[in-house]
Amino acid sequence: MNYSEVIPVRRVQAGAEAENVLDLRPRHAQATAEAENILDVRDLNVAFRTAAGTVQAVRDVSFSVRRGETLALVGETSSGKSVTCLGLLGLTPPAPYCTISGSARLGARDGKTYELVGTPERVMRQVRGGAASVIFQEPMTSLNPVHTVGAQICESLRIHLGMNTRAATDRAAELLNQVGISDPKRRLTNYPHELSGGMRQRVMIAMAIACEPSLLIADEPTTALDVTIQAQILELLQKLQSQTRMAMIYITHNLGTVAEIADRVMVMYAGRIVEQADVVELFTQPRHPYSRGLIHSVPRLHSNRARKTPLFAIPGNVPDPAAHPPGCTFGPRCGHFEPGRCDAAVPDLENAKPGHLVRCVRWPEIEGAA
Ligand SMILES: Nc1ncnc2c1ncn2[C@@H]1O[C@H](COP(=O)(O)OP(=O)(O)OP(=O)(O)O)[C@@H](O)[C@H]1O
Repeated sequence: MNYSEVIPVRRVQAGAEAENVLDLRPRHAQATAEAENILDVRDLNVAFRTAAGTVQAVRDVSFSVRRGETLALVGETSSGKSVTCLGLLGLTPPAPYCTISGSARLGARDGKTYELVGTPERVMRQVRGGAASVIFQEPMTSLNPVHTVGAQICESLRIHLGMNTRAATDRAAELLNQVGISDPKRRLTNYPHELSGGMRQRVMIAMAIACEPSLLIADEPTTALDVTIQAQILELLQKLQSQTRMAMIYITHNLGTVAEIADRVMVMYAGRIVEQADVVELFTQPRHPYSRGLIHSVPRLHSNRARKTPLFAIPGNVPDPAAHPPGCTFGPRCGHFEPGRCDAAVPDLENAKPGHLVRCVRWPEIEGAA
């Protein structure tokens, strides 16, 4: 199968009809070639203590993100994408309800380096909204409904940059202008409920970039928006990223969005990385059966309808994190499962080629057969 054909990406161009295309341009090739790592994560593990026992949500996750680069995190629900990022930002419950181990070094613009794992909350409060920012799916849950958007943006500028009220208000208006909100001075006096969903997400983005973070984490930021607004928000994030050269981690279920925005992709399953590669490489030569299944699951507008083929779905469900099967956790759902081999031990994450990691003992045979 030519995997690159199956991703319908809606690229909305001014004056042109929306079309389903796979847009896999090497967007930041120049940036990534020259850039240093902004975030280096090594052996990250996150476990929750629950009434039903320990839930090991993230297991031995290692990755890095370079300046100006977008790393997309994909995988079915419960694969550990959000917990990986919440753990990095110290937004998981405190010990003993949640334990985090490993290391994560973040480089800030002022040359400082922060270790994010095991760092006191007092320091993490400086990091969040300073060197690293996050935007979530539903801005209404992140914005405070009883304060104007101006007050909320200004608070961040005062805390992190020590600005006085007047300077913070001017900068807040500039930021709203930068994220495409017209009449920014008036909008500063609005409460969140007075803005549309798209505008609220723009306000969240303005707050997130206010202190020029070196890393922005976007956790499904367009899922709650309609498609034209989604396209505008993606475009805005790309524009801001090329202006500020921040590194970005983008969490999504939408492979069309990944094709549009990512430089590299990390596929997670049951808390582990199962594949990691450059975006073009991942879509054209996915090596893990799970990545292949995810890409195959994307509805194909033309061929599914014309050939009346049923939509493909990966059989079965993500395993209960408290009761993983032995060996490869994807084994029970995998069409290539080989007893005695796939269930013997958790496969290593190995280099299929430079920059392309895969966690499957059978990938060379599967690729040869395909
Ligand atoms: N506070 C918590 N206490 C216990 N378990 C949790 C907690 N937060 C997350 N988990 C568990 O951690 C696992 C990973 O969750 P996570 O939210 O990272 O998944 P995800 O890949 O982001 O899924 P989705 O795409 O649905 O957001 C899940 O099994 C989830 O139930």
